Amino acid sequence: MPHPLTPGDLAKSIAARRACDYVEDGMKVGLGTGSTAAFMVRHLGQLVADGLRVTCVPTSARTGALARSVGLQVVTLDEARWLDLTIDGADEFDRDFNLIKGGGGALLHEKIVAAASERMVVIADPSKRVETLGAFPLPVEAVAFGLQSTRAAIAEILASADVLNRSVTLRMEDDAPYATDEGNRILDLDLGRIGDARRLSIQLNQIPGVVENGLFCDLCDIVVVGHPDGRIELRDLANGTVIEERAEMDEPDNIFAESGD
Ligand SMILES: O=C(CO)[C@H](O)[C@H](O)COP(=O)(O)O
Repeated sequence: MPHPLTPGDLAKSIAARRACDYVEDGMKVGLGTGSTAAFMVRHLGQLVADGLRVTCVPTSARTGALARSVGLQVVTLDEARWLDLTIDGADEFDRDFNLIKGGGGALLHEKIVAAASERMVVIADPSKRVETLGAFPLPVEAVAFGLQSTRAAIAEILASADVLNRSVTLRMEDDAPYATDEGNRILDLDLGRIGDARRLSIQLNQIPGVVENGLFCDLCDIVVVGHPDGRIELRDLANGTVIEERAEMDEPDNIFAESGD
């Protein structure tokens, strides 16, 4: 049943639709995970129904199922080998386009897909913009084997890291530890503020039990921010430009949605 979008979802939908303008006929496109990315997947489905040809690599089983349901051609990253573009959401982005991702638990595949892409476009509502990363808990994907040792090693790194808080929580779902698409665990690090994201990312990834962390440094090229009043900001890291536009507010998808993610 179509329902009116909340202001937050309207902002996400506006950013998602505008980001699809970067998709050209014949492109290989990485599809992100999360509620903002779901708006993008649905819109891409409409564009494909209107004749656009794209090959898509989803970053999660959830996004893959949605992509197939809206008629997108889905292949694995190994089949695609490289991608022209990835469009994904984020939990936070800073002025240098460093990101925290993984709120939806898909950070590992999201980072692999982003790294295999010529360009990464992040779609966001204004609440995702921060001065300094870290208010959102940093997700760290870790193997289940030896998880307590991995936690202890993370705590040791945090003890001397430039952060405000140092609590580590095992992510749960339905009273059981959350399992990623790779069957791993997620540890959420409440840090408050991350002084040196690049350094922390390297340190965390040196722990044997850590598979990947949700700090995305030097991966994002463009940020598209949608606002509930229809404003759109296009921020391009390469040339430092910020372009402001207005969305067509009478577009049905900018007012109604079937559902979020
Ligand atoms: O990293 C992610 C999933 O792993 C998402 O992109 C991030 O959590 C943002 O999600 P949403 O668009 O629902 O706010």
